[in-house]
Amino acid sequence: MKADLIIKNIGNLVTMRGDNKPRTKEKMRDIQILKNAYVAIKDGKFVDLGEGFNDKLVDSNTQIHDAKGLTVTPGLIDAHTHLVHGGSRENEFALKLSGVSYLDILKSGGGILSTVKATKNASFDELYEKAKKSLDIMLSYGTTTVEAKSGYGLELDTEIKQLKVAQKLNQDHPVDIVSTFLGAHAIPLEYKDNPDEYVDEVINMLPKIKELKLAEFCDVFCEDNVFSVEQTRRILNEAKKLGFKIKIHADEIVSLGGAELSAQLGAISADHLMAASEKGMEDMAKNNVIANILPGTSFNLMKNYANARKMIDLGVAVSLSTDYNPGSCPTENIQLIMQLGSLGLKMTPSEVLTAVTINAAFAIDKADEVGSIEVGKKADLVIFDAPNIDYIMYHFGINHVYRVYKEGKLVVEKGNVIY
Ligand SMILES: N=CN[C@@H](CCC(=O)O)C(=O)O
Ligand SMILES: [Zn+2]
Repeated sequence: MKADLIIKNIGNLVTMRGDNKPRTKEKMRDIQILKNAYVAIKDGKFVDLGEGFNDKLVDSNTQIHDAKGLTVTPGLIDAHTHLVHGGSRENEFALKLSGVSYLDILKSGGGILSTVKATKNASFDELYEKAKKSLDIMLSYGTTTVEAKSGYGLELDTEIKQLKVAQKLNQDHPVDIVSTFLGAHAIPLEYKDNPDEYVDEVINMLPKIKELKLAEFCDVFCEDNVFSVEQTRRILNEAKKLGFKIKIHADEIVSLGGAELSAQLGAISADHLMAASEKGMEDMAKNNVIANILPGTSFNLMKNYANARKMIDLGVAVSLSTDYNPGSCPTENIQLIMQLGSLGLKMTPSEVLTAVTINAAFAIDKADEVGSIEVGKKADLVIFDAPNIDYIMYHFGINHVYRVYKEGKLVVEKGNVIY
């Protein structure tokens, strides 16, 4: 067998090889770096890797690229985004700076509800073009797989429109997209006095989303004055019966018990967790729920950071994601999130890399395909213009990407998308 492409002269090859399960405790720091290494790729997958070079895989058709002694990681995975939406919310920026809270803006009909209006008013093509632009930015920062939620329709047609945009982008764009149905993202104003009726409505939407094969996951924003723990449980139990995998926006602002619920329901991940209780974290550790922490949201809402150190000590597998959305975290930049992972959450660079690769792959149930550089997985990788991994977190606020390869194809060169 001969390779289509060999990337040689890799100064540090961060492979993330290891057990086929989410990494916890010290395993989050064991990222398996090879020095002066190469990777070989055929048909979009890794077929070999190691130190030095492997002549036996080369014939006249094999391309050889030089990584110039730089640092290579698996393609980064953003396991929590609200990729597809209409409009933007800079009109709320001054309010936020003057101290008006995120939940108060939502209560007064702004926040998520104002993006719902903009998303309903946008055409399929407008949503597609806007989300595509964001995906290009994500890719230019090294993200090769994203999760994308609906949740700005709050009625069937617009939820379907959002999910179909994500589906088409998954076909057209190099970045892979995993979709999540988030019909329970806010209570529409017309259901304000009868929120349980909207819960029934979401439950009615589930079989249609399933039938159309538009989402693998179902998620709920479990929060004070949004969906209660009991409402969240009702929706997610119905979703589970239909075969959806489960995620929860849990304990973001108020400590409601979302972390505990995620453990009871066997969620794949609980996300946010800035206000999670210690008992909730222990329950997550026991039930193998991944803590998908979103430090960009803490930064942008000017709130506290989740207690990542405690979670890692308790044996919770931690992943990190952008939460890209027009309100609480308007950034596509996963490297900024990695830097906040260190500077805000006090995670080491090795833990951060685990959190945006293999653990993020488990958080979207795609660890068989992506998240590490191992034979048989998709050849998704990033060459960082950095001499070592610490440098990526240390030199913050810039794009360190030199090149990105998606399934063996060069798609970003010197930070610019070229697919
Ligand atoms: N907190 C709930 N949902 C999003 C924010 C959505 C928005 O504000 O538009 C989040 O994960 O932060
Ligand atoms: Zn979110």
